[in-house]
Amino acid sequence: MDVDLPEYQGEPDQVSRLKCQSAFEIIKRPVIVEDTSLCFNALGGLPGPYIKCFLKKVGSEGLFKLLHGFDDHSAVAVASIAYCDGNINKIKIFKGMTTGRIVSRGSQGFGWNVWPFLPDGCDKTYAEMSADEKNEISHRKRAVEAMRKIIFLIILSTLHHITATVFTLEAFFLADAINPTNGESRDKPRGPVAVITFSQRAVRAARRVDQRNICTTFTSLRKVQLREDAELTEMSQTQDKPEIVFVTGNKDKLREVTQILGEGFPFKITNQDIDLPEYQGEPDEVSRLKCQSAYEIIKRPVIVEDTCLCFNAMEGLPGPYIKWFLKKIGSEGLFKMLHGFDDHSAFALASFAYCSGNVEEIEIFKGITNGTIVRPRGSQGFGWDVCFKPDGYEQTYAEMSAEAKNEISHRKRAVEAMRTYFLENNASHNNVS
Ligand SMILES: O=c1nc[nH]c2c1ncn2[C@H]1C[C@H](O)[C@@H](COP(=O)(O)OP(=O)(O)OP(=O)(O)O)O1
Ligand SMILES: [Mg+2]
Repeated sequence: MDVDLPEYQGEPDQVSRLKCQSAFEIIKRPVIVEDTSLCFNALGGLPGPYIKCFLKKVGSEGLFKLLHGFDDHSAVAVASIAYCDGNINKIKIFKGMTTGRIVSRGSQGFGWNVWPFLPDGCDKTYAEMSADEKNEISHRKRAVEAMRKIIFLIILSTLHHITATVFTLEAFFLADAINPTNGESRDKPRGPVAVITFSQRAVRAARRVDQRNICTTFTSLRKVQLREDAELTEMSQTQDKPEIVFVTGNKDKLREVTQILGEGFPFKITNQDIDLPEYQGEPDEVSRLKCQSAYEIIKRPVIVEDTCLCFNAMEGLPGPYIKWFLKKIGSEGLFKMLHGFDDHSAFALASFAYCSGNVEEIEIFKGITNGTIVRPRGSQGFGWDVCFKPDGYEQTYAEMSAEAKNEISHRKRAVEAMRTYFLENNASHNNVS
């Protein structure tokens, strides 16, 4: 079934587990989803689940260039199939992996076949193989096999499940029998199907769908823990002002925002540290959805902020996924990722999203600071401050004092845009409490 499911940020298994959960909440029948990752070992497993976006933005040659600065060009293709039979607490994950390495050829091919991925023991890349050759050794084949083994045991449990699951599997197998050159199905699936996937190939194969069940709304989410951060909340408290909750798990962010806002802000900013799910997408979309989730939990006026570090040579990536790159390869790794590219320029983007009560009317405030990615230096700041040198300065963010960074930072600019909005709209928001 072709449903536009939100995709989350996270480890591959987590991404497909959450996708499966959303799928089940919409379909309410046994469902399978699949998420595909291409994991570069030198990048700690990234781009991983974000491979689709990377391929789209930098192309197959760009993926190869990403590894210029690293000796290790090995990679793993991972298909992670998540299956939910009705209990979202017991989602089963079936994983198939194919190891290989990233090479600079194989840009011909179809759709997701253009990965410059040479599987171990093969003399052709995925892109150079026929569909049959690829299906023999592919990560997807392995995941499907893992699922096939287990799932027939599971489907014996109830008749209802047998019908739904068998048809689901049927559609899934047919999805793999698509002709890769023209994208058309070699056979038409029969009967009801419940395959949910972003893949056009699988979707086309699963076209024989009960249209009435197609639903693009999204209900969610995993339960999250609420935790007030008393100390930081105190920092930003002032008397007699209406309150807005800034939802962030990042203390450095909160500190900077509080410092930048200073006294002259018409709202009292309090903080809640909530582990919000983050979605994949363009920066605005990521902060908008984050704000929606936050509002659904807090049910009071909320602000969230999402930070992107965008490399111009990579059409803006890692962008919203910077957190995962930083976590896996550190600032030194970020610097190395640009070795293969001439253009080392980048921009830092802070994107605040504010919801006063209607999730259809979320305001976005953005701030951008242009700069260059350099070898890490400096000891102030946090995150990737050590490798970001703003234009017009010799120092990185991490070599500046907190005050100096706050004068010119992306966050400062976004906060100022937000401040202007609130000052101009203060009268109409006086009822916020
Ligand atoms: O001024 C900054 N200077 C350097 N590094 C920065 C900055 N601002 C955010 N960062 C880092 C934190 C995180 O690794 C990633 C953004 O991810 P992002 O999802 O926005 O932040 P987060 O998850 O830490 O906190 P939150 O709970 O508000 O989502 O870039
Ligand atoms: Mg975050």
